[in-house]
Amino acid sequence: MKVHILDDWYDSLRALPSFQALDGHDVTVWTDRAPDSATLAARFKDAEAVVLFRDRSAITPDLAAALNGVKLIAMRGQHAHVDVQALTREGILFCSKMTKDGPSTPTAELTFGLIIAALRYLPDQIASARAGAWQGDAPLGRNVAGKTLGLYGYGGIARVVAGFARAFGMRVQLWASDDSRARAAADGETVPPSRAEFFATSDVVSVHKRLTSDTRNEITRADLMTMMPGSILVNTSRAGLIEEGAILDALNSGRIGRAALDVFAGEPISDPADPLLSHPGVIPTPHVGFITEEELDKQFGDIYALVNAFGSANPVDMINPEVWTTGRN
Ligand SMILES: NC(=O)C1=CN([C@@H]2O[C@H](COP(=O)(O)OP(=O)(O)OC[C@H]3O[C@@H](n4cnc5c(N)ncnc54)[C@H](OP(=O)(O)O)[C@@H]3O)[C@@H](O)[C@H]2O)C=CC1
Ligand SMILES: O=C(O)C(=O)CO
Repeated sequence: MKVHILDDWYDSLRALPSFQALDGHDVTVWTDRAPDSATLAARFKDAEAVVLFRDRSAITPDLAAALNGVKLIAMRGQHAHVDVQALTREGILFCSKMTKDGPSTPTAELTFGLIIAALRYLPDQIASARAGAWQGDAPLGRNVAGKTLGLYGYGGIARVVAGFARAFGMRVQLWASDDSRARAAADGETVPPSRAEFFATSDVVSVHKRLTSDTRNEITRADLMTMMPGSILVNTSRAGLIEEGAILDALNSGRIGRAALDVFAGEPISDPADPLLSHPGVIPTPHVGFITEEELDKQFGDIYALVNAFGSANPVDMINPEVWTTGRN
């Protein structure tokens, strides 16, 4: 098959064992980011299968209608950028491997690394050592043990982070939807009596929700302004969960001390002067929560297997609905 892969591709993915599964296919990799629909339509004139690396290039109804030869679009993770109904109308099978079978552990590991980096001011310490100032004027770090971690959301990643936090001697509390709070309380988790108290009593707030039209801007400027002075905000979920501009305001007012962010509005950002990316109170990573050799080999191995099955069998028979989303956003 003619297979096209796009969005945020790392060339090192070719060296992973999973890539061999595509031997025998005619594979084209596009390394630019989020091209427009007209470019994509021209590009996919001959494509039969398209692999999306992550939620970047929007698949609009117009683009879906222009994808004459495409039979399969496969990806992993969130797919709010794909009009699945339009693809279905055009007879194109869309499959997304769901996050719940996915990268909870590596993303939780990065989250916890960011928590430690923020509490111990690691970027400041590294800069100080590199500048020849040795300990210099970098701020004093703070203990991880004994701090209260507030998890916002009670899904797969939040639960793994909770386990890491407890192993480090942190106290864990959480805030989430009504249903999740009830589930968490039944599981013996600490749930403060109000949202305001959650924000006001967490030394670190770490965000772990999905971004949907209902959850966009769910964390408001007022929430951040309720946080403890000098506290830490970590977001490895999606930037759109937090009101735009609120993080900068909270940092500039000293309300929060550090924001450790793996996700940004308008990412990928190539302007080093971007106000959030370049702010001294921000510890940025370029959306790499789930980017590890092992994780990508597993995730892409499944996608390539799906591409192969599509060429040889009735793919619908091999799609496990516990693992793949095929028809809804
Ligand atoms: N940085 C990275 O590289 C990665 C980031 N992520 C992101 O991390 C976040 C958390 O992921 P993960 O823990 O796996 O997510 P889950 O699927 O476990 O869901 C997390 C929370 O999102 C809410 N949620 C779940 N399903 C829905 C739905 N259908 N509609 C609306 N809200 C829903 C719930 O919130 P509540 O508890 O309040 O009910 C749930 O607890 C996501 O935004 C994900 O995209 C994931 C992997 C890698
Ligand atoms: O799976 C996700 O939600 C990710 O952030 C990776 O793109």
